[in-house]
Amino acid sequence: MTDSDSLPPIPLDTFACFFDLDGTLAPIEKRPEMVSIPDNIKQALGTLFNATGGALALVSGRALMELDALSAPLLGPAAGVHGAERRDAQGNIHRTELSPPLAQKLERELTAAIAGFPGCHIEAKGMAYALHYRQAPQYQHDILAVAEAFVDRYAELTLQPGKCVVDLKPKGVDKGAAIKAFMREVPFAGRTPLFIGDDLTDEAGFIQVNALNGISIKVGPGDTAARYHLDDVGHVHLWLLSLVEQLDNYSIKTKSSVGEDL
Ligand SMILES: O=P(O)(O)OC[C@H]1O[C@H](O[C@H]2O[C@H](CO)[C@@H](O)[C@H](O)[C@H]2O)[C@H](O)[C@@H](O)[C@@H]1O
Repeated sequence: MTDSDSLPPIPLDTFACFFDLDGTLAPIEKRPEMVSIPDNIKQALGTLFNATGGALALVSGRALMELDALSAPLLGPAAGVHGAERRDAQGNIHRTELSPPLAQKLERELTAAIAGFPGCHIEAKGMAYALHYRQAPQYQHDILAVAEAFVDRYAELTLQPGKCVVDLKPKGVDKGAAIKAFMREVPFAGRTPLFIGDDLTDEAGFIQVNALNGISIKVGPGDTAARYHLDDVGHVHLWLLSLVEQLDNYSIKTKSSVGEDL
Protein backbone atom coordinates (compact mmCIF):
# COMPACT_ATOMS: atom_id res chain seq x y z
CA MET A 1 0.00 0.00 0.00
CA THR A 2 1.15 3.53 -0.68
CA ASP A 3 -0.04 6.89 0.57
CA SER A 4 -2.08 9.48 -1.29
CA ASP A 5 0.98 11.17 -2.83
CA SER A 6 2.12 7.94 -4.43
CA LEU A 7 -0.81 7.06 -6.67
CA PRO A 8 0.41 6.37 -10.19
CA PRO A 9 -0.49 8.70 -13.09
CA ILE A 10 -3.88 7.82 -14.60
CA PRO A 11 -3.98 8.52 -18.36
CA LEU A 12 -7.77 8.69 -18.56
CA ASP A 13 -7.96 8.00 -22.29
CA THR A 14 -6.74 4.44 -21.59
CA PHE A 15 -8.48 3.83 -18.25
CA ALA A 16 -11.85 2.46 -17.14
CA CYS A 17 -12.88 3.93 -13.76
CA PHE A 18 -15.10 2.25 -11.17
CA PHE A 19 -16.18 4.11 -8.03
CA ASP A 20 -17.80 2.91 -4.83
CA LEU A 21 -20.16 5.47 -3.28
CA ASP A 22 -20.61 5.38 0.53
CA GLY A 23 -17.33 5.99 2.32
CA THR A 24 -15.59 6.78 -0.98
CA LEU A 25 -17.41 9.53 -2.92
CA ALA A 26 -19.47 10.57 0.10
CA PRO A 27 -18.73 10.41 3.82
CA ILE A 28 -20.52 7.88 6.00
CA GLU A 29 -23.58 9.37 7.72
CA LYS A 30 -25.88 8.19 10.50
CA ARG A 31 -28.50 7.01 8.03
CA PRO A 32 -28.36 6.16 4.29
CA GLU A 33 -30.84 8.91 3.33
CA MET A 34 -28.56 11.61 4.84
CA VAL A 35 -25.84 11.02 2.23
CA SER A 36 -25.01 13.33 -0.67
CA ILE A 37 -22.13 13.79 -3.11
CA PRO A 38 -20.86 17.40 -3.26
CA ASP A 39 -21.77 19.24 -6.49
CA ASN A 40 -18.15 19.82 -7.55
CA ILE A 41 -17.44 16.08 -7.22
CA LYS A 42 -20.51 15.18 -9.31
CA GLN A 43 -19.26 17.67 -11.89
CA ALA A 44 -15.78 16.05 -11.75
CA LEU A 45 -17.37 12.62 -12.32
CA GLY A 46 -19.09 14.00 -15.42
CA THR A 47 -15.78 15.35 -16.74
CA LEU A 48 -14.03 12.03 -16.06
CA PHE A 49 -16.92 10.17 -17.74
CA ASN A 50 -16.26 12.17 -20.92
CA ALA A 51 -12.47 11.85 -20.62
CA THR A 52 -12.74 8.05 -20.40
CA GLY A 53 -15.07 7.86 -23.40
CA GLY A 54 -17.89 6.75 -21.10
CA ALA A 55 -15.85 4.02 -19.39
CA LEU A 56 -16.84 5.10 -15.88
CA ALA A 57 -19.30 3.36 -13.57
CA LEU A 58 -20.46 3.59 -9.97
CA VAL A 59 -20.33 0.15 -8.34
CA SER A 60 -22.24 0.20 -5.06
CA GLY A 61 -24.17 -1.75 -2.48
CA ARG A 62 -27.03 0.70 -2.96
CA ALA A 63 -29.94 0.15 -5.32
CA LEU A 64 -29.46 1.52 -8.85
CA MET A 65 -32.32 4.01 -8.43
CA GLU A 66 -30.60 5.54 -5.41
CA LEU A 67 -27.27 5.68 -7.21
CA ASP A 68 -28.92 7.63 -10.03
CA ALA A 69 -30.56 10.05 -7.60
CA LEU A 70 -27.31 10.59 -5.67
CA SER A 71 -25.10 11.08 -8.73
CA ALA A 72 -27.53 13.07 -10.97
CA PRO A 73 -27.11 14.45 -13.59
CA LEU A 74 -24.64 11.60 -14.30
CA LEU A 75 -26.64 8.69 -15.73
CA GLY A 76 -24.15 6.23 -17.14
CA PRO A 77 -23.26 2.60 -16.63
CA ALA A 78 -23.65 1.56 -12.99
CA ALA A 79 -23.92 -1.50 -10.78
CA GLY A 80 -26.16 -1.51 -7.71
CA VAL A 81 -26.87 -3.93 -4.84
CA HIS A 82 -23.28 -5.25 -4.91
CA GLY A 83 -23.71 -6.12 -8.60
CA ALA A 84 -27.18 -7.73 -8.44
CA GLU A 85 -28.37 -4.99 -10.79
CA ARG A 86 -26.20 -3.57 -13.54
CA ARG A 87 -26.87 -1.00 -16.26
CA ASP A 88 -24.47 -1.44 -19.15
CA ALA A 89 -23.23 1.32 -21.46
CA GLN A 90 -26.14 0.68 -23.86
CA GLY A 91 -28.63 1.26 -21.02
CA ASN A 92 -29.66 -2.41 -20.74
CA ILE A 93 -30.38 -3.56 -17.19
CA HIS A 94 -29.11 -6.96 -15.99
CA ARG A 95 -30.70 -8.18 -12.75
CA THR A 96 -30.23 -11.14 -10.44
CA GLU A 97 -33.66 -11.33 -8.85
CA LEU A 98 -35.41 -13.25 -6.12
CA SER A 99 -38.91 -14.44 -6.92
CA PRO A 100 -41.44 -11.73 -5.89
CA PRO A 101 -43.20 -13.99 -3.32
CA LEU A 102 -39.83 -14.86 -1.73
CA ALA A 103 -38.75 -11.20 -1.71
CA GLN A 104 -41.97 -10.14 0.05
CA LYS A 105 -41.77 -13.00 2.55
CA LEU A 106 -38.17 -12.14 3.38
CA GLU A 107 -38.93 -8.47 3.95
CA ARG A 108 -41.84 -9.36 6.27
CA GLU A 109 -39.83 -11.92 8.23
CA LEU A 110 -36.69 -9.77 8.50
CA THR A 111 -38.72 -6.76 9.66
CA ALA A 112 -40.27 -8.92 12.37
CA ALA A 113 -36.91 -10.47 13.32
CA ILE A 114 -35.24 -7.12 14.00
CA ALA A 115 -38.26 -5.46 15.63
CA GLY A 116 -36.84 -6.31 19.06
CA PHE A 117 -33.67 -4.29 18.44
CA PRO A 118 -34.57 -0.59 18.73
CA GLY A 119 -32.43 1.70 16.57
CA CYS A 120 -31.81 -1.00 13.96
CA HIS A 121 -33.54 -0.72 10.60
CA ILE A 122 -33.96 -2.64 7.39
CA GLU A 123 -33.25 -1.24 3.89
CA ALA A 124 -35.11 -3.31 1.28
CA LYS A 125 -33.47 -3.16 -2.13
CA GLY A 126 -35.66 -5.53 -4.13
CA MET A 127 -33.33 -8.52 -4.21
CA ALA A 128 -31.29 -7.74 -1.08
CA TYR A 129 -31.87 -6.48 2.45
CA ALA A 130 -29.47 -4.37 4.47
CA LEU A 131 -29.81 -4.72 8.23
CA HIS A 132 -28.39 -1.49 9.69
CA TYR A 133 -27.19 -1.15 13.30
CA ARG A 134 -25.16 2.12 13.21
CA GLN A 135 -27.63 3.75 15.65
CA ALA A 136 -27.55 0.72 17.97
CA PRO A 137 -24.09 -0.91 17.79
CA GLN A 138 -24.85 -2.90 20.95
CA TYR A 139 -27.01 -5.14 18.75
CA GLN A 140 -24.25 -5.99 16.26
CA HIS A 141 -24.06 -9.63 17.33
CA ASP A 142 -27.85 -10.03 17.45
CA ILE A 143 -28.21 -8.59 13.95
CA LEU A 144 -25.45 -10.84 12.62
CA ALA A 145 -27.15 -13.83 14.26
CA VAL A 146 -30.47 -12.91 12.58
CA ALA A 147 -28.72 -12.60 9.20
CA GLU A 148 -26.90 -15.93 9.63
CA ALA A 149 -30.13 -17.68 10.57
CA PHE A 150 -31.78 -16.40 7.36
CA VAL A 151 -28.85 -17.52 5.22
CA ASP A 152 -29.11 -20.98 6.81
CA ARG A 153 -32.83 -21.11 5.98
CA TYR A 154 -32.74 -19.62 2.48
CA ALA A 155 -30.28 -21.25 0.08
CA GLU A 156 -30.70 -18.33 -2.40
CA LEU A 157 -29.03 -15.87 -0.01
CA THR A 158 -25.54 -15.06 1.18
CA LEU A 159 -24.12 -12.53 3.67
CA GLN A 160 -22.34 -9.32 2.78
CA PRO A 161 -21.04 -7.58 5.91
CA GLY A 162 -20.16 -3.89 5.78
CA LYS A 163 -19.80 -0.80 7.97
CA CYS A 164 -22.44 -1.19 10.74
CA VAL A 165 -24.53 -3.20 8.30
CA VAL A 166 -25.02 -6.73 7.09
CA ASP A 167 -26.64 -7.32 3.72
CA LEU A 168 -28.50 -10.45 2.70
CA LYS A 169 -27.91 -10.62 -1.05
CA PRO A 170 -28.44 -13.25 -3.78
CA LYS A 171 -25.69 -15.86 -4.01
CA GLY A 172 -23.10 -15.41 -6.77
CA VAL A 173 -23.33 -11.62 -6.78
CA ASP A 174 -20.36 -9.40 -5.97
CA LYS A 175 -18.61 -6.24 -7.16
CA GLY A 176 -15.79 -8.26 -8.78
CA ALA A 177 -18.27 -10.04 -11.05
CA ALA A 178 -19.89 -6.69 -11.93
CA ILE A 179 -16.53 -5.13 -12.88
CA LYS A 180 -15.61 -8.25 -14.86
CA ALA A 181 -18.88 -7.96 -16.82
CA PHE A 182 -18.26 -4.28 -17.61
CA MET A 183 -14.67 -5.00 -18.67
CA ARG A 184 -15.92 -7.40 -21.37
CA GLU A 185 -18.05 -4.66 -22.96
CA VAL A 186 -17.54 -1.50 -25.00
CA PRO A 187 -16.33 1.11 -23.99
CA PHE A 188 -14.60 -0.60 -21.02
CA ALA A 189 -12.95 -3.50 -22.90
CA GLY A 190 -9.24 -3.06 -23.64
CA ARG A 191 -8.78 -0.36 -21.01
CA THR A 192 -6.94 -0.56 -17.68
CA PRO A 193 -9.45 -0.81 -14.81
CA LEU A 194 -9.25 1.37 -11.72
CA PHE A 195 -11.47 0.71 -8.71
CA ILE A 196 -11.68 2.72 -5.53
CA GLY A 197 -13.64 1.67 -2.44
CA ASP A 198 -13.58 1.59 1.33
CA ASP A 199 -15.47 -1.44 2.62
CA LEU A 200 -15.54 -5.23 2.73
CA THR A 201 -17.89 -5.41 -0.27
CA ASP A 202 -15.17 -3.67 -2.32
CA GLU A 203 -12.58 -6.41 -1.75
CA ALA A 204 -14.02 -8.60 -4.54
CA GLY A 205 -13.66 -5.58 -6.84
CA PHE A 206 -10.03 -5.04 -5.80
CA ILE A 207 -9.21 -8.70 -6.45
CA GLN A 208 -10.80 -8.54 -9.92
CA VAL A 209 -9.00 -5.32 -10.82
CA ASN A 210 -5.66 -6.72 -9.59
CA ALA A 211 -6.20 -9.80 -11.78
CA LEU A 212 -6.60 -7.46 -14.76
CA ASN A 213 -3.39 -5.58 -13.81
CA GLY A 214 -5.40 -2.52 -12.88
CA ILE A 215 -5.22 0.04 -10.08
CA SER A 216 -7.02 -0.86 -6.84
CA ILE A 217 -7.34 1.85 -4.19
CA LYS A 218 -8.59 1.34 -0.64
CA VAL A 219 -9.97 4.35 1.23
CA GLY A 220 -9.24 4.39 4.98
CA PRO A 221 -7.76 1.78 7.29
CA GLY A 222 -8.13 -2.01 7.29
CA ASP A 223 -6.70 -5.13 5.71
CA THR A 224 -7.24 -5.13 1.98
CA ALA A 225 -6.29 -6.66 -1.34
CA ALA A 226 -6.00 -3.12 -2.79
CA ARG A 227 -2.54 -2.02 -3.90
CA TYR A 228 -2.95 1.70 -3.23
CA HIS A 229 -4.40 3.77 -0.46
CA LEU A 230 -6.14 7.08 0.19
CA ASP A 231 -6.75 8.22 3.76
CA ASP A 232 -10.38 9.33 3.60
CA VAL A 233 -13.20 10.77 1.49
CA GLY A 234 -11.58 14.23 1.59
CA HIS A 235 -8.44 12.80 -0.04
CA VAL A 236 -10.56 10.98 -2.65
CA HIS A 237 -12.18 14.31 -3.56
CA LEU A 238 -8.82 16.09 -3.83
CA TRP A 239 -7.44 13.31 -6.00
CA LEU A 240 -10.50 13.37 -8.32
CA LEU A 241 -10.22 17.15 -8.67
CA SER A 242 -6.51 16.78 -9.45
CA LEU A 243 -7.37 14.35 -12.28
CA VAL A 244 -9.72 16.97 -13.74
CA GLU A 245 -7.08 19.66 -13.33
CA GLN A 246 -4.57 17.52 -15.26
CA LEU A 247 -7.09 17.35 -18.11
CA ASP A 248 -7.53 21.14 -18.01
CA ASN A 249 -3.73 21.68 -18.07
CA TYR A 250 -3.39 19.25 -20.94
CA SER A 251 -6.04 21.05 -22.97
CA ILE A 252 -4.50 24.49 -22.22
CA LYS A 253 -1.07 23.19 -23.32
CA THR A 254 -2.56 21.64 -26.46
CA LYS A 255 -4.36 24.88 -27.34
CA SER A 256 -1.22 26.99 -26.76
CA SER A 257 0.96 24.67 -28.87
CA VAL A 258 -1.68 24.83 -31.64
CA GLY A 259 -1.49 28.63 -31.27
CA GLU A 260 2.32 28.59 -31.62
CA ASP A 261 2.07 26.60 -34.85
CA LEU A 262 -0.29 29.11 -36.46
O1 LIG B 1 -20.98 -0.04 -1.81
P1 LIG B 1 -21.30 1.28 -1.17
O2 LIG B 1 -21.67 2.36 -2.16
O3 LIG B 1 -20.23 1.74 -0.23
O4 LIG B 1 -22.61 0.99 -0.30
C1 LIG B 1 -22.50 0.21 0.90
C2 LIG B 1 -23.72 0.43 1.75
O5 LIG B 1 -23.83 1.86 1.90
C3 LIG B 1 -24.93 2.34 2.65
O6 LIG B 1 -24.72 2.02 4.02
C4 LIG B 1 -23.54 2.60 4.56
O7 LIG B 1 -23.62 4.03 4.46
C5 LIG B 1 -24.67 4.64 5.26
C6 LIG B 1 -24.66 6.12 4.99
O8 LIG B 1 -23.38 6.67 5.19
C7 LIG B 1 -24.42 4.31 6.73
O9 LIG B 1 -25.45 4.89 7.54
C8 LIG B 1 -24.37 2.79 6.92
O10 LIG B 1 -24.02 2.48 8.28
C9 LIG B 1 -23.32 2.17 5.99
O11 LIG B 1 -23.34 0.76 6.07
C10 LIG B 1 -26.23 1.79 2.12
O12 LIG B 1 -27.29 2.14 2.98
C11 LIG B 1 -26.18 0.26 1.92
O13 LIG B 1 -27.35 -0.17 1.23
C12 LIG B 1 -24.98 -0.10 1.07
O14 LIG B 1 -24.89 -1.53 0.93
